[in-house]
Amino acid sequence: MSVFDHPEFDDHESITWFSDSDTGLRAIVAIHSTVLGPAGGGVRRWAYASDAEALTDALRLSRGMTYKSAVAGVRFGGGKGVILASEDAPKSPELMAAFGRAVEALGGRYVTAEDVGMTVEDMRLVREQTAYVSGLPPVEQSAGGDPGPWTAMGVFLGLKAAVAFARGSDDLKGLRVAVQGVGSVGMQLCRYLNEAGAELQVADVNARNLDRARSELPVTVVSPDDILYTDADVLAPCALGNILDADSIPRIRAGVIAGAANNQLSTEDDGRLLTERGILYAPDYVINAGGIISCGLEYHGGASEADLREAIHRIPERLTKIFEESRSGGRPTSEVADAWARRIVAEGAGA
Ligand SMILES: NC(=O)c1ccc[n+]([C@@H]2O[C@H](COP(=O)([O-])OP(=O)(O)OC[C@H]3O[C@@H](n4cnc5c(N)ncnc54)[C@H](O)[C@@H]3O)[C@@H](O)[C@H]2O)c1
Repeated sequence: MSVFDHPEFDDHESITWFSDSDTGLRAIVAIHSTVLGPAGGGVRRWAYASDAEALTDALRLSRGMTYKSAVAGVRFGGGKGVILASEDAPKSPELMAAFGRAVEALGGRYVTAEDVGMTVEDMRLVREQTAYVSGLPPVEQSAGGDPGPWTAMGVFLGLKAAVAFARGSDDLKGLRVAVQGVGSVGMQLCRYLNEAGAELQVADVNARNLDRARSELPVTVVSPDDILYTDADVLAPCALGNILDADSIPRIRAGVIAGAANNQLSTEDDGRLLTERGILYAPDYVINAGGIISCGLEYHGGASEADLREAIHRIPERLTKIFEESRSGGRPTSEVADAWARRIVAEGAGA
C-alpha cells in the first residue's frame, strides 16, 4: 500500500498505525495539519473492507478537519482517528483504554472526540488515559459534551440558509426534506425540521434508528437505495461520505443538498457536476462544523453554552457568503470553501 503517493496524501504531517495485541485494537491516526492548533478530529469506529480503505478514510477525513476548523475559526488543526472494527476486537472498556493510550502517545498533537460508532461514554474511557480528548460528558466541563446535537443545530441553521438562498425564503413549512441516516445528527436534525413544518422522508440501514424516527416523528420511510433520488426539495445526507459522484448526481432530484455527512463529494470534480445541474450544495465541512466548534470551545476551556450557541449561529452567514461567491464567480461552492480554507491555513503558517 503506497502512502506518500496516495491520492489523498496531501502532505499529511504524520500517519500513525497503532495495534494492541491484548485488546485487538487496530487504529490509524492521521494528522493533516497542526498549523492552526493541535489536530482536532473525532475517531470513527467502522468495519472497513481493508486496511487501505481505512487509510483512505482517515486521510480524507483528517484533511476535511483542517479545512473545517480553519473556516469555522476553531483553534484546531486537522486530524482523524479510525478504529478498524472487527469481531476479534469487540468494543470494550479495554479497547477504549488502548485507544486512549495511543492518543496519549501522540503527545497532544492530536485531540480526539466521538464520531460515527463512538459515544460520549467511550470518550470518558479514553479520558482515563489521556487529556487530549473532547466531547466528554457534560459533568466534566461547561460547554460541549456530545457534539452530535450541536452539529445538528448548525446543519439545521445552514440548511435554512441554503433554502433561503436557493428559493428566496427560509420558510421550511411544507418543504420536502430527504434525510439519509437518522443517527445522532440525522435524528436531531429531523426534530428541528419537523418543528419547522418540513415534511420528512428518511432512510437508515439500522432498524433501531429507523424505528426511533418512525415512532417519534411523522416520517415517510424510504429505502436506503432510493433516498438520494427521492422526489424532495432538499437532500440532507447524514450517514457516510462518498455519496455524491458521477453516478448519483445526475439522478438527484432535490435542488438543495445540505447535510451533516463528512466527505459527501467523491472527488473535487463532483462539486462542478452539482453546479452544472443547478443543485445548491452546502459544503459539508462548513455546514457540519457545529460539533468541532463545540469540541474546540470545550477543549480550550472557559466558554459558556451561550458562547457556543452564538458561534454555531454564525454558520449560516459563512455559508451564504460562500453561495454568493460561488454564484458571482461561477465556481462550485466546494471550490470556494476549499480556497477559503487553504488561504486561512496559509495565513496561519505565515503568522
Ligand atoms: N456527530 C457529529 O458531531 C458529527 C460532526 C460532523 C460530521 N458528522 C458526520 O455526520 C454523519 C453522521 O454522524 P452521526 O454522528 O449522526 O453518526 P451515527 O453513527 O450516529 O449515524 C449515522 C447513521 O447513518 C446510518 N447509515 C449508514 N449507512 C447508511 C446508508 N447507506 N443509508 C442510510 N443510512 C445509513 C447509520 O445506520 C446511522 O443510523 C457522519 O458522516 C459523520 O462523520 C458528525
